Amino acid sequence: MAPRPLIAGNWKMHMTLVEGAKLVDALGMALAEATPKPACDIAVCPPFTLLAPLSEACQKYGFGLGGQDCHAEAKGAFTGDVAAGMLADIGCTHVIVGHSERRSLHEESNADVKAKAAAALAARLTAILCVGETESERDSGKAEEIVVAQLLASLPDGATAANMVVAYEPVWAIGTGRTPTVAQVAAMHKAIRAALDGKVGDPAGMRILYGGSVKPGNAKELLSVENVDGALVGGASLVSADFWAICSTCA
Ligand SMILES: O=C(CO)COP(=O)(O)O
Repeated sequence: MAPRPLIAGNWKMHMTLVEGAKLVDALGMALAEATPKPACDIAVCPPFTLLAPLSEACQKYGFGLGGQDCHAEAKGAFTGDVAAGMLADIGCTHVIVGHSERRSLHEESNADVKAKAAAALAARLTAILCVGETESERDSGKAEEIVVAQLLASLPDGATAANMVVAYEPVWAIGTGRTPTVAQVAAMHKAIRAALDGKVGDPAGMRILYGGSVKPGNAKELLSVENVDGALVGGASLVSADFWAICSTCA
């Protein structure tokens, strides 16, 4: 049986406290009024500053709450960093690790991502482990090989369907309005699923999200692809009606 989808919003470096609270409340109201309820789990990943203040509302509405990054160490002299345990302490359920913006702008290696994912698991958070190819890698015709290698090098020990989610985000599709074809998404998710076999607990049950320019207009098509078990949504997660419309495509 396919896993229950997860629709997660990555707010990136957006939203004030007032805006974020309004957005979560709007989603909570939409969920309360919906009949039937969308057949998916919903999570939001606001910036660090909003995690604690939004924690209670997310819990009330049954939304997951995720950080966008964490440090690999549990504590120490790491000015500006936040430990996975600190996220768990204020009510987070998830943390994104290895987002391409962290990999490129902060030069995070697969080894760094693996250590962060391991820290997330140790803190009993669900790690949302991101992988994806660049445009030139896609053009090389080796996208699947490259993404699978990235995944295997970033995979922490002890990952299972219960504590980890993979997010496939082609770098060239992020914030560009461009998406891979259904055939490209299907081939990549199939390759990721195959690569998980023997490497994680319950590989068939591990959710593999698609991310990169997911919008209300293309969500249904992308989410209906085999082995696509949800979405990691950037820009469209900042507008409650759009994010809700994406969640609502899960019937
Ligand atoms: O990076 C993303 C989610 O993590 C995708 O961003 P967009 O949905 O804005 O393309």
